[in-house]
Amino acid sequence: MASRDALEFPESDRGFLEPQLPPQDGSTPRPDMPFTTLTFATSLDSSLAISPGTRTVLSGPQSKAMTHYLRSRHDGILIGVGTALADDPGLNCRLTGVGGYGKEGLEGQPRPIVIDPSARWDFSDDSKLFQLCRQGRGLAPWIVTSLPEPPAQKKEKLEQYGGRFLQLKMVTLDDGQHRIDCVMIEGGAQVINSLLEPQSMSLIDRVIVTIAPTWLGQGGVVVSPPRRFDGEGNAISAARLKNVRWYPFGEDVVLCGQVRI
Ligand SMILES: NC(=O)C1=CN([C@@H]2O[C@H](COP(=O)(O)OP(=O)(O)OC[C@H]3O[C@@H](n4cnc5c(N)ncnc54)[C@H](O)[C@@H]3O)[C@@H](O)[C@H]2O)C=CC1
Ligand SMILES: Nc1nc(O)c(N)c(N[C@@H]2O[C@H](COP(=O)(O)O)[C@@H](O)[C@H]2O)n1
Repeated sequence: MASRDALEFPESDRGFLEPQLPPQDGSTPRPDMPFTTLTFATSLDSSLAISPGTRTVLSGPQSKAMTHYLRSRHDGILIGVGTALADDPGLNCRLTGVGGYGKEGLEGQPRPIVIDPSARWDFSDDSKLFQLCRQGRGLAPWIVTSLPEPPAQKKEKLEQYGGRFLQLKMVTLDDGQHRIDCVMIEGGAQVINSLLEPQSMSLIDRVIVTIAPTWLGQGGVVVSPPRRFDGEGNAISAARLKNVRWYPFGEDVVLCGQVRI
């Protein structure tokens, strides 16, 4: 039986997204690299959240359901530790019909991946992610850290739930059993801004942004990559999309495109 908090994303709304999604045969555009989707919800003034350290609802019900459909079509969801600390997120897929939401097992549930170079995230059994694991509604996270020896207690807790620490830059396991072919990067701002820098933007295969009809005002957590300059020192745009498509979803609009390299 589907649970009360399950979301619906109608079949009729799925077609437009298909050309933007990772191929279902597991093929990837670059060898040994996952298909990468950068996706987030923003205000009209480019804020992800109303102030640092807070969680802000921007997506309406339809675009939220779209995000959960995207989650069902990716193997992993990546966030920075700032987002883990601010949001205590679930990072599972709550669409009717995926594992834990009307279906046995965890099929369709993405692997949460948290970039936490110095193991700052002080997770516990009460963290939303681990509650969902206990309820059979989500996978335990992989935490990417640069520490050679992550704190023993955190490691034990994480492994108790089936999660693990990965050394920085390791997103594919040696045994190949937990290969990630496609990853959905949700944020936050530091992660997105760094990916939109010239040296990283070629790693992004698709950008899917939900734009909510609101201005959050000054002091928000802003997506705005570092300034770029041409050879004569004139400011130029930091990044631009090509092959752009727009789709209205309730009061929100969803923008899909590819970064112009
Ligand atoms: N509206 C939306 O769709 C979303 C909103 N958010 C919001 O964003 C805010 C969090 O954003 P931020 O504070 O910017 O934190 P963040 O989630 O970007 O995490 C920042 C941390 O991640 C690590 N990190 C980031 N980029 C890295 C890189 N290139 N290499 C290695 N490590 C890196 C660093 O440890 C850094 O301190 C929260 O308020 C959250 O609610 C987060 C995700 C989506
Ligand atoms: N698509 C979208 N719309 C919003 O309005 C948001 N605030 C976010 N935030 C992202 O979703 C994570 C929360 O996920 P759960 O609902 O807890 O599963 C949050 O951490 C951000 O990554 N996204």
